[in-house]
Amino acid sequence: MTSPNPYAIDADTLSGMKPIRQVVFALGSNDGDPLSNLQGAVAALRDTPDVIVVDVSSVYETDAVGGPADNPPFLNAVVLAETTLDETTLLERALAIEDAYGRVRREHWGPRTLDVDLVVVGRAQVERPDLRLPHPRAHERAFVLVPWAEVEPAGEIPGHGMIADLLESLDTSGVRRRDDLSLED
Ligand SMILES: Nc1ncnc2c1ncn2[C@@H]1O[C@H](COP(=O)(O)OP(=O)(O)OP(=O)(O)O)[C@@H](O)[C@H]1O
Ligand SMILES: Nc1nc2c(c(=O)[nH]1)N=C(CO)CN2
Repeated sequence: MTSPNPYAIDADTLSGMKPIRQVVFALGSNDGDPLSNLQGAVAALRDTPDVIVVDVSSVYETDAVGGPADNPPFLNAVVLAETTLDETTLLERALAIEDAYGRVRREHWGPRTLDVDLVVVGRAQVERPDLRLPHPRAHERAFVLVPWAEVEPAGEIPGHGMIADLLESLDTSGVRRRDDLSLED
């Protein structure tokens, strides 16, 4: 007779375990002190229980897409993380981090102190009034895909394809890596 496996997980424990999924956050700021805003956002994500930050891209200075003609350039970056949190909790956390940095919602696509978008959460496909996943515009945004490709060259947007392929048909000339800036302490 074999003795019981001391490492065995019983069925109740197993059914209560939440899956670990990858989450990609896109950060952007073009108002106030953009570098400090992005640094604060990364620190806040690192401080989030049940979110493990796996990688942070370089900082990119990017020409503003849309918005008023005099919309200043943005600083953008991407954070890769792993999490057991569900997408609603992740959205709440992203919005709370935006609020903590004093974001004031003004003009559509106008200057903002901090934008924290959920780009993908695992392979989740969500169409709700308050949350769409994958982010509905990420696949056409060089300011998201260039930093993401830096930290995850094999990244994919479910329903849209590999980010490397998406980048081939995008103009990336308005996205400049700023190696003199860093989001790490
Ligand atoms: N994937 C997502 N990530 C973050 N917010 C989302 C997402 N899908 C829907 N939203 C909703 O979008 C709202 C944010 O709208 P907001 O005015 O910040 O858009 P924006 O950042 O100006 O533009 P864009 O959505 O094109 O980046 C949030 O309150 C949230 O409910
Ligand atoms: N370069 C750049 N342009 C934008 C950005 C952004 O983060 N970077 N965000 C927008 C709305 O979220 C609209 N336009």
